[in-house]
Amino acid sequence: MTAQDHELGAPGTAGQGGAEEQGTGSVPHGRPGAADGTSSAAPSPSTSSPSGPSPSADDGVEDALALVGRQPARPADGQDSRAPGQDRPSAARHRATPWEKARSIASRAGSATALRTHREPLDASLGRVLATPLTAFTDLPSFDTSAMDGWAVAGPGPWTVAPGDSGILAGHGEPEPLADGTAVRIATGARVPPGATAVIRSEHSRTDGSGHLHAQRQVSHGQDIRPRGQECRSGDQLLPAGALVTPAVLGLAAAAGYDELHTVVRPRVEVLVLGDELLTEGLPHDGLIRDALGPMIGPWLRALGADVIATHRVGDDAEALQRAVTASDADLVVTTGGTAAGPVDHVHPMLSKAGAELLVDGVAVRPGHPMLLARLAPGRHLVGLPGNPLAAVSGLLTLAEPLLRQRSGQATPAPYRASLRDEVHGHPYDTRLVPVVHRGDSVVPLHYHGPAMLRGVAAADGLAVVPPGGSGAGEVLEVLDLPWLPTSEGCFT
Ligand SMILES: Nc1nc2c(c(=O)[nH]1)N[C@H]1C(S)=C(S)[C@@H](COP(=O)(O)OP(=O)(O)OC[C@H]3O[C@@H](n4cnc5c(N)ncnc54)[C@H](O)[C@@H]3O)O[C@H]1N2
Ligand code: MOO
Repeated sequence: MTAQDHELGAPGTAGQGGAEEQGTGSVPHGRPGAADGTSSAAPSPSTSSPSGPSPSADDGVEDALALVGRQPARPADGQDSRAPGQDRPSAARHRATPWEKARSIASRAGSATALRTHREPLDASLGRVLATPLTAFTDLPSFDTSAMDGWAVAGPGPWTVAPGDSGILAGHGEPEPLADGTAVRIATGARVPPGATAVIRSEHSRTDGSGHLHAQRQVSHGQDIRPRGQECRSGDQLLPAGALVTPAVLGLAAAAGYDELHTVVRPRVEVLVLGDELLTEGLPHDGLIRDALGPMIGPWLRALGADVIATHRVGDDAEALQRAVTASDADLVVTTGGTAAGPVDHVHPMLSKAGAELLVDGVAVRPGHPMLLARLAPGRHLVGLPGNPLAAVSGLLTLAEPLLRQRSGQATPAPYRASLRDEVHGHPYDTRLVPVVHRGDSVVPLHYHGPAMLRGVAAADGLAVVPPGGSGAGEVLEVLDLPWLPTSEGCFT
């Protein structure tokens, strides 16, 4: 946490669940014991501490999820509420790119490169993005089809049934024409014979002893016949380029005559996990902690449409980092940790040595403000995620997601908005990303949203975008959905 951060205290928010952990200066200036970003204050009566469930939780689920209690929001008059003597934001703060702008810079960086495309068999295309529109190769249905098991009839009844007729089954060539006043048995999916005017369901009909079929309900013209081209005509656009290939799209493509799909090649991404303090197994001990990002970032990037070629652990070794970045031929390198200005924070010096162009160097968002985006070479980028785990998630959603969306050809959905059930306090100047769950028509903010915590986001449906100053109950906010839709082959959204 920087000196500037402490100068940005938001009076009235200290001591609330998770607030101290924001690194936002939500700790008042000079508060003893809070300078390292850890909590030193007792929870306020209406909230809980980040390490315990909310006392106001109203059911077991909410208890487990530890929903955020009400918190003081922005100053009532909307004015700067810093105490006299507290400094204005520093020059460093002004360098931080506003959150929206950071996302659009990342999006532009991703769209600067032409998409690579390929054709693959249907079963290999799940989770890819269509490079060209899906256009029907055939009418659907491709022939007039019976929608029910029963009788094809021609003209008004009763109808004569040809004796010994075995009927028309699905999967056969064009049947004989049906003469007016006659009926023939027909199966669901079978071709309707020329001349047929309706299909009567077997349960709505009876045959008499003299070989005649009678309808037990009124028969309307064309009933239970799916006419050729009802769903689409050959050449119709079924889906636009940019659509995600879901299982339903595979089914539609197959029905429309496709054996393979023209899709965008996934951007290749390499993950470099920095930090000597990280263990890959067992329990934390002697100041060492488990690597939470190695297991999380690769799958998350895959869910965003990336082909993650490797996750390497490079420790806090500046040379190893330099070698790894220089040797990588990935479209995107994602580093974790080492973005700040500590003695072993090697990302900035490495980028400078590599002659990279910093497109975003710090974002006005909490958590995650030290995140960065750099251009290593034309069409090759690096996203530097902060080491604090929720700050890294914030970097994924702010920088990696828009860049990968463009690089993988995905259409940009309209922002999704939802009403906040409870008030959320804000950072005075920066956007906050707060884990939320859906409850009815609202989203409910979760506790355990400190930068070093994953407990909130692991239970969340999305992250609410809380503007500087905070949001009151009932306010409608943008919510960044989490891209979870696991299949046995991994996420495909
Ligand atoms: N002088 C300053 N210090 C810090 C600033 C600042 O602006 N100036 N920002 C603070 C904020 S906010 C964040 S976030 C962190 C970002 O730090 P780094 O990106 O350099 O990350 P590290 O220092 O390597 O690690 C930070 C924290 O996260 C833990 N960590 C790192 N990697 C992992 C991992 N794979 N799994 C679990 N935990 C991880 C690490 O042990 C540290 O506790 O900097 C602040 N400081
Ligand atoms: O708080 Mo930092 O904002 O942990 O990224």
